[in-house]
Amino acid sequence: MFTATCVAPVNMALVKYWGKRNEELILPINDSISMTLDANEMCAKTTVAASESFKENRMWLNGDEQPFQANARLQRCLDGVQRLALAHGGAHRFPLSWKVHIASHNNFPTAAGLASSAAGYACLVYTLARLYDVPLDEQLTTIARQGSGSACRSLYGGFVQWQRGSSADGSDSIAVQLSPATHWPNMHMLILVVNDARKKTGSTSGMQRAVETSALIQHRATQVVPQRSKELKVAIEKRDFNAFATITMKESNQLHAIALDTFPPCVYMNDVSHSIVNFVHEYNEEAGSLHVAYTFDAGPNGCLYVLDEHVPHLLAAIQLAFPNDAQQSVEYLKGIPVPAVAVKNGFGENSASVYHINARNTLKYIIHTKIGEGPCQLGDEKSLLIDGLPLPK
Ligand SMILES: Nc1ncnc2c1ncn2[C@@H]1O[C@H](COP(=O)(O)OP(=O)(O)OP(=O)(O)O)[C@@H](O)[C@H]1O
Ligand SMILES: C[C@@](O)(CCOP(=O)(O)OP(=O)(O)O)CC(=O)O
Repeated sequence: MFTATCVAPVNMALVKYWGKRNEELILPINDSISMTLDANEMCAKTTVAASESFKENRMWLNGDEQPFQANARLQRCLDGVQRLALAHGGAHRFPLSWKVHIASHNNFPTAAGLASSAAGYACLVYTLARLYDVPLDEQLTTIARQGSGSACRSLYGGFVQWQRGSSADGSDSIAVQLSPATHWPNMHMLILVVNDARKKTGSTSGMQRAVETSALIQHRATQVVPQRSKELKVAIEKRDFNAFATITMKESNQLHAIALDTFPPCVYMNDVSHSIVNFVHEYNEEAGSLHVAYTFDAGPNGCLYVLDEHVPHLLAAIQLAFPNDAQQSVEYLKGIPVPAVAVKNGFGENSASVYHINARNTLKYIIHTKIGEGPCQLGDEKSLLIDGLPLPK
């Protein structure tokens, strides 16, 4: 039996991917740019084993077996990496016809609007590549893209661009690293997980409906995104947080404007999300410059970009504006520990407005994380499979 075990990170988009020009190959209508988050806080971990004795391909996600054959995206990732293995000379340790068993585990909630599909498919494709000795290059990103579009960006650390490409077969729709995590190492994120029981419209169907019905989406793809991508790349290059934050917040707002322009509309943000937006704008105003930027994906959770040095003050302000009965517990503030600071009157005596939102218990928990590296391989002792079967839950 041959095995490989790897971890892969989540990424959070700054310039958003929203809309496909080819549903099957997952080809986007515009470029997107993201920041990869540290896998120490949030990651997918995947083991793939190949053996002559396996009768069929099988997959377990968080301990539960998933239908393999019925999952076209899973199948396409396996086929894609095997095709690359063949193209790389075929000098393999074992025949490609051997079946595989795959076990994967996310250390954060799956399918809860926290980009588990991005980390999950990036991890799957990266682990398959290690097993079949396929190098990490742009071709591999075209395979991850076919698991979930945003997954191609999780194959690299730091800041990453997914170039839309123009060829019909998708061969030039690839992810490239813009700069490594070390370029802007004090870039941190607070993820405000919002209490929300409602079932969302998934990204896949939401963006499909947007392409079919939104009168604004093509204008966004052809006129707005190219300019913003160019400006964001300069902001990242210069570590210009002010420009970075402005573009990021406008991008988030435009994604949700397109979602509302979809017919019937897709409503992803809720009242708490909108309070987070108001909070950030008021907080920045009091700070006198942009200290924090929000972005929202296809759900109500607020992701706040903030430099490391501003995290303690920002968190204290959040605790005042969105107080929570559980806020002293480790279950409430997950991830990198934050030193406590006292914030009573914001940035000045007359600046208490931000802290009067007073939306008690509207956040479920907060994750503090930061910019991080791409996927990596672990030793066999970290395997999620024993004799080809998943570890007990
Ligand atoms: N570790 C993993 N390995 C393989 N597939 C995964 C993994 N984690 C998630 N997935 C796939 O992604 C699906 C969840 O994707 P979905 O888009 O619904 O949620 P999400 O990515 O967590 O949220 P969002 O896209 O809104 O940020 C799962 O049902 C599963 O098919
Ligand atoms: C709002 C987004 O997070 C949309 C992500 O969409 P997915 O990558 O989940 O969609 P599929 O390609 O259909 O799997 C924005 C982004 O990550 O760029």
